[in-house]
Amino acid sequence: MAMTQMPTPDQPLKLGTRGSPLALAQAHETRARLMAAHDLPEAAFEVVVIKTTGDDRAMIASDKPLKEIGNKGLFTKEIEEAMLDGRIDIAIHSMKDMPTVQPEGLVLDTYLPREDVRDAFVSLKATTIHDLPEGAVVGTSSLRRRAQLLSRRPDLKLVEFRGNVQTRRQKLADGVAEATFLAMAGLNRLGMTELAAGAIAPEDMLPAVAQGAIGIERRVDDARAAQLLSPIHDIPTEQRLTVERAFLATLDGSCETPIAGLALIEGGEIWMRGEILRPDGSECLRAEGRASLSDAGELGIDVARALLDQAPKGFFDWKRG
Ligand SMILES: NCc1[nH]cc(CCC(=O)O)c1CC(=O)O
Repeated sequence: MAMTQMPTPDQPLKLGTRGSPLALAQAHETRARLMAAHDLPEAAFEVVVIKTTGDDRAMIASDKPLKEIGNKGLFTKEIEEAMLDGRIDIAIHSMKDMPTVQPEGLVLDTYLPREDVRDAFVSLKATTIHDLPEGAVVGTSSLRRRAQLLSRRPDLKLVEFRGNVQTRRQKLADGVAEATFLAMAGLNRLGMTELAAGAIAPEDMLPAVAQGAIGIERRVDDARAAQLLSPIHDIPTEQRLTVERAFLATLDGSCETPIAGLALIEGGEIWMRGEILRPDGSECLRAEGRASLSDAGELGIDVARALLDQAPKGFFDWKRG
């Protein structure tokens, strides 16, 4: 195999990212891992911020649900175009936000070790969802969290809540809502763990597929990027995401579908639980399964099919066709 052309300050490897504080933290973590793995200086890696249509529209219409602004691709399209044009070499993503299929010419197969998968309960007044007073207002823009919360506390009122962690904290301080949810992974990566009143056990709130995992995308034919990324790739994270993303792809999940799924490696086996809900939380279907690590993809498909088999007629009628 040809020797890798190592990046230098003159010819750095360009890491593309969105400009939010969390996206930047994830890009800086990736750069630090690449520097350590290859014993290279910081200047060998350049972090390039790419503005996306999603960021612009979300900024203008910050009170609109994201699903009305556009689909997930809105936050990745410009980044993927920049990679195909050669303006950047690799792109750093939250795997939770990534579609299960990538554009022609790109691959998304490098994963950093997964962070905490749990959701955080964030409130200035309560310590768990059960402490919230009757009829309390909770802010979230996630259909999954909304449906899961309503399935346990149908009395609560939900309001749209978006923006970065700082904005959401301010909204709580202003009394717009009494509580909200954030991913523990995001809080940990921002050094803001103490903002969480508590982490919610997956049995109480099953996380989103791929929550807490960072993925790195590259051009299919970029041998330099492939070789540089290989030592920072985490195989257990890949095995877990293979199951969870096969599950998601089988359910054809869009951002309009309350879906949750989590895989864990136990001994030499992989276990997965999946959940789908009606948006109002009135019904929640669960399925789980276990398989050998070599059958990871099939396990995700099996758990998804078990959910589809259970779903009563009309369960998906709220889904836009
Ligand atoms: N959809 C936004 C998003 N995408 C990834 C994370 C957090 C980090 C992660 O789950 O990896 C968040 C924010 C949140 O859910 O609090």
